[in-house]
Amino acid sequence: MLPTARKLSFSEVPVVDLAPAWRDAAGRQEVAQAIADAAGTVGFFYIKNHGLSDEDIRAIFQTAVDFHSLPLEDKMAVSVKLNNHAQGYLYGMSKGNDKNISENLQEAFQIRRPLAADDPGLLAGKPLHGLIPWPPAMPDLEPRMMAYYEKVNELGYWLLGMFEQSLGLAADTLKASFAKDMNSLRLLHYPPQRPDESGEHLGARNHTDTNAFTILAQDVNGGLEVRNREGEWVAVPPMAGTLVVNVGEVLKVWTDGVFTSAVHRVINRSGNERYSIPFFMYPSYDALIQPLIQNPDPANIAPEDLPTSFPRRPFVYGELKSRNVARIMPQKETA
Ligand SMILES: O=C(O)CCC(=O)C(=O)O
Ligand SMILES: [Fe+2]
Repeated sequence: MLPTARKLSFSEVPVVDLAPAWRDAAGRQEVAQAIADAAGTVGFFYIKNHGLSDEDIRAIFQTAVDFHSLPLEDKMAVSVKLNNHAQGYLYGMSKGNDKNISENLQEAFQIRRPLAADDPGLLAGKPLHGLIPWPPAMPDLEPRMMAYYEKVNELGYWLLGMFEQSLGLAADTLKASFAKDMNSLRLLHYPPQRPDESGEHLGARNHTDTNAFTILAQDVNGGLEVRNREGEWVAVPPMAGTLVVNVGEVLKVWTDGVFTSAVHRVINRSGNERYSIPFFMYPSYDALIQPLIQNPDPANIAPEDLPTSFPRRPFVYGELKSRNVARIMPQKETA
């Protein structure tokens, strides 16, 4: 049988209304405090009044449906297996070189911030640097995806400023690590799972996100679950008019574990095809990531034993990130 999750009311994953923050300085401080509370206790929260329109979100879901409806051979023509920078089509039932994890059922089309043709990292063949393999079979994928990317990227930078304020850091302290960000957008598709499956393969296996934070749009089908500190799986059901924000490993390290990079997974029990659109705030390859504050309560830290866990000591972001990508995602085999 597939594992089950305790069904809890929306209030279990807090909702942060961003409206006061757009209004004035006092409203901004109130929202920053609500974000700190949510990031410190749950690591996941819904945001409402986030500024993206219903039409923006409807359009990107349609783009995801249109891409994933292409014939498999058209998707495989831009497979992540054809490059070593984890961009393009991530086929279903895939994983990287980690022997201890199971394949994910999800399939995706994934990109990072486009690089200029004369980008030095690109020309030098730096890890995680490559041109996006846009599929010839869908010429309008690039404009449709980039239209959403630009809007959600702007929201991402605005939220980064809110995280700075929530930690009492000077403006642009965290932003300095994003001078050449590797922000990323994925169009995800999850086939339905039958209740009598063993659960060896999930839509998305237990993981934490290896970025600063994620902004997720999910459809009406549900399936995202977050593990709380008691080890129970708590559903993060779809809620109209909201996006989901979750803390990743980088914010965990910056805060020495005060903010929780919560373990989560996806099991699509809905009987329907599920789509979701996560946007990831990834620092620059060369950013030095290290704790910026000291955790006053070091015993109160979520488990850090996953292939996606990052250590709470200084590291060059891209070096750990590229190793992590090789563990979790297939890439071109090099001799
Ligand atoms: O599809 C979802 O709801 C979550 C996706 C996710 O966790 C991820 O891509 O890191
Ligand atoms: Fe995730």
